[in-house]
Amino acid sequence: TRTTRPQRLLQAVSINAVRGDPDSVIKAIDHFCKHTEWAMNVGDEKGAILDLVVMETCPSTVLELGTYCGYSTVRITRLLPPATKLITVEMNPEYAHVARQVIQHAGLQDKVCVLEGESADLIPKMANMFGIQAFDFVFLDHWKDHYLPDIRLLEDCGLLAQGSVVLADNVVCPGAPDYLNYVRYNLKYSSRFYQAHLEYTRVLDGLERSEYQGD
Ligand SMILES: O=c1[nH]cnc2c(O)cc(-c3ccc(F)cc3)c(-c3ccc(F)cc3)c12
Ligand SMILES: [Mg+2]
Repeated sequence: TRTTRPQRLLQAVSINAVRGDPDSVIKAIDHFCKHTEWAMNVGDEKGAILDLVVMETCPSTVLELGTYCGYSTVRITRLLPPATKLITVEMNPEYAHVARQVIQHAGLQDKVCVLEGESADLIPKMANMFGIQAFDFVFLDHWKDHYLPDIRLLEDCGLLAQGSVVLADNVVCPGAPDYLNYVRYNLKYSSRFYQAHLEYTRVLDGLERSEYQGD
């Protein structure tokens, strides 16, 4: 049977990236998506903005919703100091399986926990599962219709603290209007937009950075 797109992306990583070198994994995926087959990774342009926001946040605890093939997982985790942990949630088992192999190829498996399941089911269990209070940094990159319910669930579970940064992908394409309305006009957040383009295209897109102001 034919391979899937994530399997073809993983093969490009295993052939072209140096084991244990996260930057070569990132470059191999971007090259594959630019020259062979488009895939919904955050990509190099928005990825550079993601890098900057992660570096200025210096997070100790990180949550990513939407792993896909692990591209942004590798981008974020390569910037984290040794003691930090990144939890990434993926509802599609096949994507999760590919992501674990991409993350392992980058040599970052000891800093990442890939959780399979629905974010709405897993978020309420995280405090107990990992013994954490709040997330310093959250990257929303799963399904646009889940952005708003999931950020409200994170609030309700006490998983956001003053200064927590939530960065959302695709707020223009395909767009998350209800989410944008919430974080931009709710005093609990200080929000700003980063104009960019849909990964590997000239289509307009962008990231929204929203900092939780505390309860
Ligand atoms: O779903 C996404 N999750 C996380 N990031 C995504 C992303 O960065 C890009 C896209 C995207 C795909 C095709 C297109 F023409 C425009 C945008 C999607 C997406 C949107 C609707 C879909 F039906 C399936 C995929 C996602
Ligand atoms: Mg995305």
